[in-house]
Amino acid sequence: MTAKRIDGKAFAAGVRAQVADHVARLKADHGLVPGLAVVLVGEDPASQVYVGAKGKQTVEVGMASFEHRLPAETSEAELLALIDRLNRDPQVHGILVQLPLPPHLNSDLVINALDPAKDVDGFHISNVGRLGTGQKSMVPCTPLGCLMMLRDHLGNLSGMNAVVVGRSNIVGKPMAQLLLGDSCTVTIAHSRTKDLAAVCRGADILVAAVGRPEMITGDFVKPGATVIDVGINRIERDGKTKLVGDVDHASAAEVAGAITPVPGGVGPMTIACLLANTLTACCRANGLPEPQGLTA
Ligand SMILES: Nc1nc2c(c(=O)[nH]1)N[C@@H](CN(C=O)c1ccc(C(=O)N[C@@H](CCC(=O)O)C(=O)O)cc1)CN2
Repeated sequence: MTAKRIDGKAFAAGVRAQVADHVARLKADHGLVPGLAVVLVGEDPASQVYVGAKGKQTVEVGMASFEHRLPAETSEAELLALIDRLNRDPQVHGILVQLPLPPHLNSDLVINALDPAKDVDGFHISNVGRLGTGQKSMVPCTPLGCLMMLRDHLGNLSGMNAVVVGRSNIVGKPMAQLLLGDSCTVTIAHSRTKDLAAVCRGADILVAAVGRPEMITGDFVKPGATVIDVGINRIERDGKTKLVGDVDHASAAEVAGAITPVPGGVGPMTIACLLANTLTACCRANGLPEPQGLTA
């Protein structure tokens, strides 16, 4: 079997187009412009690229972009003071602090200083608790993007066996909660799971978010399963730098029914869902109906 390719780049373009339509209507009907503030501390090269892409795509869908690039030596007090200003700014509906932060800054403290209603990353402890208890929350962008692609490809996920490999707060745990919310039978596995390959082979839906290049090979995949590869790993091969996922794409695609590529799979959906979350936050802040199909 050669798996169908789930094209995250094209899917993300569709999500951005829907967001742009809603933004245009918000402006025309209510004079509202959703605003997203992105905070970057330091000069991490990948983070700089992601923050640049976030600002560009925010403007492209008609939203207001507020970029705050701070030096690596920014103190916690300075960062918290900026967050406090953004929390109180009525033009800002969404705030994102790009991760990872430099090591002298306490990420949990910083994230929990955000107004949960503006936490478009869904990382604030209150949003984490809300998601875990099935209450309305802001949903982390990468898992939300995975869920959208799964629903689009499979329709109703109810009763399916889902295995999430990886237990991070950013992807693995919220992904498991979302799949549970769609009535999947969910297993969270990780690098220390006994006979990981056998556990994965039970999955109708296999989400790889373990952070190890090409660890999930074809023998981990149930024939016909849907495989979502969240990994973004830069490796050296044949003297060149190459971007690969957590899934060994070639062998997995021989067995799976459908699979996301890296690049061009989950990655582009992360930013598209950030824009969707900012739109949702703006609608909620103004007591307007939320856009359908763009939230969990
Ligand atoms: N505050 C946050 N920090 C981080 C998040 C996040 O969701 N919130 N996620 C990642 C980085 N990230 C967005 O911030 C991100 C990663 C990858 C992509 C993407 O489009 N990747 C492309 C490949 C791009 C490349 O060549 O590097 C792809 O997969 O096709 C977008 C956003 C960590 N930090």
